[in-house]
Amino acid sequence: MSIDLSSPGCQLVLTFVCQNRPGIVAAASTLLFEEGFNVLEAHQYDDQESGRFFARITFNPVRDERAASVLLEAARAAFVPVAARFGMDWAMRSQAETRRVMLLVSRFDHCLADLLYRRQIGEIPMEVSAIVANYPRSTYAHHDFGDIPFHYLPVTRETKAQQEAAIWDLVQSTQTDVVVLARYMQVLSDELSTRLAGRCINIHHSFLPGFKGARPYHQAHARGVKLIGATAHYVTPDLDEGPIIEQDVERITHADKPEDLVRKGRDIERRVLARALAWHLADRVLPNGRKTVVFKD
Ligand SMILES: Nc1nc2c(c(=O)[nH]1)N[C@@H](CN(C=O)c1ccc(C(=O)N[C@@H](CCC(=O)O)C(=O)O)cc1)CN2
Repeated sequence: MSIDLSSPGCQLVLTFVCQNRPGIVAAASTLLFEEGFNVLEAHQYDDQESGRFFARITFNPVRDERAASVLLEAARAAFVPVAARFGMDWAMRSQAETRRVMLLVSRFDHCLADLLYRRQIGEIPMEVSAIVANYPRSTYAHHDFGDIPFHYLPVTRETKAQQEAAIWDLVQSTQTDVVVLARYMQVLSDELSTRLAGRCINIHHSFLPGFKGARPYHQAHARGVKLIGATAHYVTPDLDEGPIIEQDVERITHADKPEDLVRKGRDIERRVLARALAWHLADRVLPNGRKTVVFKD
């Protein structure tokens, strides 16, 4: 039985970060060549400021009858010596392996609806492990979530610890890889945001670092800005301070009322969050201290 080597199952992605020095790319690409792999796409970045080197390489076997899982294990084993030689922080996985994503939402559902649609049409390859909301199911009555479990977890200042414990239990019990705050309007505690470090993405409805907090459009209107935007970032204990993954903006005028900013902002939020999540799931985002390196498609 011949395996279609160009099928996603045979396409592997390698990402690594290490201290920069000569020979890193040569060593990695030579190893892949010697192991019978063909490089499909390669990105690299040498951060002069930190002295760190970042890379993402996708590759598949030139000709190989082994099953995808065997292939992956063999490639990983072969890469260990190179990773050790350069002190790499690295990861290698099959591009066919879809990740499990939990979507958290509050009153506004435009980002939730957008991500579910992009999943449905296959634009963002992911499994949705659950939808979690601090508003009841009736708030989203116009949505068909299909077989995706919905969890209504109301929260007050007094019940925050128990509610967050329930969220964490769900993340574990559903084997969730990534948590998306799709306009979830509760500040996660230091404990929960630390537990989700590097795998929790928030969409903030302003062009950070401007207008932090819960009501950025009203702040923007009051300030009289001529551009509004949205920012997707990893969640950290410091509110709206996490490493930025993607941003976008749109022009507005003096004639735009706050409700016009909210309306125009919805479109920006949708596209920025979708791009950020798609890049994270494709291993195109590498953390770089308080910042990120993003190898866009
Ligand atoms: N630990 C973090 N948690 C969250 C972050 C973050 O960056 N780190 N981002 C927010 C999203 N957000 C802005 O993008 C935001 C959400 C909520 C608030 C806020 O002040 N909420 C109030 C309650 C508001 C309400 O009930 O409507 C609060 O939590 O007391 C500010 C910014 C998501 N979480």
